[in-house]
Amino acid sequence: MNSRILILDCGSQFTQLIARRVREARVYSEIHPPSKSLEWIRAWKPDGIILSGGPSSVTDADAPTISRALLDIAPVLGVCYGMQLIAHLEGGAVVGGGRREYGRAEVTIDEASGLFSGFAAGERTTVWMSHGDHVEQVPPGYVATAHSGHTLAGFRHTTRPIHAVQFHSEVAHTVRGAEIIQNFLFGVCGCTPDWTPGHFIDLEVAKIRELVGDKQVICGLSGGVDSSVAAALVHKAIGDQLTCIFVDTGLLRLHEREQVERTMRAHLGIKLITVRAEDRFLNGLAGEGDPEKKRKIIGHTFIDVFEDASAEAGQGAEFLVQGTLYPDVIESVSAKGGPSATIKTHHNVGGLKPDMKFRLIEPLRELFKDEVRNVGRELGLPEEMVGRHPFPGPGLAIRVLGEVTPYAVDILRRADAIYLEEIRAAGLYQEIWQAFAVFLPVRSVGVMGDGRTYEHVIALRAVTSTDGMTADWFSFPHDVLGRISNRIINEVDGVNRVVYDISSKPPATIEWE
Ligand SMILES: Nc1ncnc2c1ncn2[C@@H]1O[C@H](COP(=O)(O)OP(=O)(O)OP(=O)(O)O)[C@@H](O)[C@H]1O
Ligand SMILES: O=c1[nH]c(=O)c2[nH+]cn([C@@H]3O[C@H](COP(=O)(O)O)[C@@H](O)[C@H]3O)c2[nH]1
Ligand SMILES: NC(=O)CC[C@H](N)C(=O)O
Ligand SMILES: [Mg+2]
Repeated sequence: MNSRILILDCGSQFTQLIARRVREARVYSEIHPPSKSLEWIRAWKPDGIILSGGPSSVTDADAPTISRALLDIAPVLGVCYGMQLIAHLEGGAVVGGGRREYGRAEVTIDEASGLFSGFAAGERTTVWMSHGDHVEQVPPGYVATAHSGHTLAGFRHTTRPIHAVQFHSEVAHTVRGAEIIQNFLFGVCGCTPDWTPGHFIDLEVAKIRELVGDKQVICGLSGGVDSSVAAALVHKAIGDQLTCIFVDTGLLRLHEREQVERTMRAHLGIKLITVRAEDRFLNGLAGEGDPEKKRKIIGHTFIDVFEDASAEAGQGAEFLVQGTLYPDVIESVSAKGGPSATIKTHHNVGGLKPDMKFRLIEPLRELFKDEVRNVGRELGLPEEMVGRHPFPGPGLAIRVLGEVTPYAVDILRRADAIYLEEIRAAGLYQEIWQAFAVFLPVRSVGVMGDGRTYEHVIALRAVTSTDGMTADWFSFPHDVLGRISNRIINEVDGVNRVVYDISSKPPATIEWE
C-alpha cells in the first residue's frame, strides 16, 4: 500500500495547496473535515496528518476542533490555525491581537532539524504569514523551533512526532515551503515517494470496480478535459457497463456538438448517446437574470436530462460519473463540510438536484486541472483532447450576463468563434489557459457607414493559469487584438464595440458570472 497523508481542513483557502504539495512530493493524500471520527481516521491508516489553517480562532464557540487523541494516531503537522489548535489542546496559550502578521515575513530557524533539517540554525528564511492570533506559550513537553521577531513561528514535541508552523508552508511565496513539507513527509512520517498518476489510475479503477459491481453507469460527457479523462478511467474499470451521455444544452459553442461527437467516437471507443435538450435549457432559463439562480437551473436540468436519457436507453443506471475537479468543489458550497466561503455554485457540485436518483462517481474530485491532464496522458488520450481550454458546463449561459436569450447566445457564439479562430491562427492557443467572449447586457453608441448605431458590447477574456485557482490576464500582441476586434465588429451583426478584460483572479474570477 502507498503512503497516505490525511489533511484535515479547518477552512483555509490554502488547504488545496497543501494537498498539491504533498502530491508533488509523490505522496497520496486526501482532504477531509476535522469532524471525522477517530475510528474513521484510524481505519484510514494515515502515515501522517496535516491540520490546515482556517479563519477561526481556537477559542471561538464553533471553531473547528479535533480530539486530543488524534495527535497519537500518526505524526502531525499543524499549519497556522492547525498550530494554534495543537497549542490550545495541549495546554499552551493562544492569544488574539497584538502580533498580527499578514503577507511576507522573515523567520529565524532555531533548530535545524525536524521540519527544518537541511536549514542552518540561526538561518533566516522568507515565509508567508496570515494570522491575527498567535501562540504565546508553547505547551508543556514542546519546544520552539522557529520565531519571527518576538512571535513563535514553529514548535515541536520533544518526544512525540508533532510539529507545527505558524506560517503557510504550502504557498509558493514561502521560499522553502515545499522542502519543509517534504521534511515532514519523508523525515518525520517516513513516507515513500511512490504516488504517480499511474498509481492514481490503478487505485481509482479498483475503487470504481468494487463500488459499481455489475450495475449500469452513465457519464456526463462534455468533450472537455475532465469528463473525457473521467470517462476513460471509468471505462478502463468497467468497460461497457458505461454509457456516456453528451447533452447539447443549446449553450455550446459554434459547431461544438458535431466536433465533440467526432472526437469522442474516434478516440474513446465508448458507447455515446447525444441528447438534444436546447429547448429544455433555454426555456428553463427564460426570464432569469441572477447568476446563482441560473447556475442552479442548469445543474437541475442536467440531472433531469440524465435521468430521462438513462431511463430511455433502458439502462436504469444507478451511478452518474462527472468530471468534477477540486476547484469546482472549493468554489461551490463547502462541500467538504469545511467552513470556506461559497464563491460560485458550479453546476455539477452545488447546483445538483437535491432529490436526484444517481449516486455520484467523481474520480477526479481531489485533483487540479494540470494533474488531470497528466492522468489523461497516462491513459493514452491524445493531446487534442487533454490540451483543450476548459469550457464550463453552464456554457454560454454564464457568458451572456443577466437574462439568457437566443438572440444574445447567437451573437456571443459567433463572436466567440472568431475570437478562438484568431487565437489559433496566431499560434497562441497553447499559451492561454482559457479564452472566451462575454456578451454584455448594455448597448453603446457607434458610427458605422456614417450612420449612428446603438448596439451591443462584447468583452474578451483570456487568462493564464496553472490550476484555475488564481489567474492573470493574458498579454496579447496588440495587432492580434486589433484583428479580433475588427473581425467581430464587421462580421457579427448587433455588435459595435469590443473591450478586453484586464482583471486577474483574485480579485475577479475567470468567468464573469
Ligand atoms: N454538455 C454536457 N453534457 C454532458 N455532461 C456535461 C456537459 N457539460 C458538462 N458536463 C458534466 O459536468 C462536468 C463539469 O464540467 P466541466 O466543464 O467542469 O468539465 P469538462 O467539461 O469535463 O472539462 P473542461 O473543464 O475541460 O471543460 C463534466 O465533467 C461533465 O461530467
Ligand atoms: O463545469 C463547470 N461548471 C461550472 O458551473 C463552472 N463555473 C466556472 N467553471 C470553470 O471553472 C474555472 C474557474 O472559474 P472561475 O474563476 O470563474 O470560478 C474556469 O475554468 C471556469 O470556466 C465551471 N465549470
Ligand atoms: N490562516 C490561519 O490559519 C489563521 C488562524 C487564526 N484565525 C489567526 O488569525 O491567527
Ligand atoms: Mg467543460
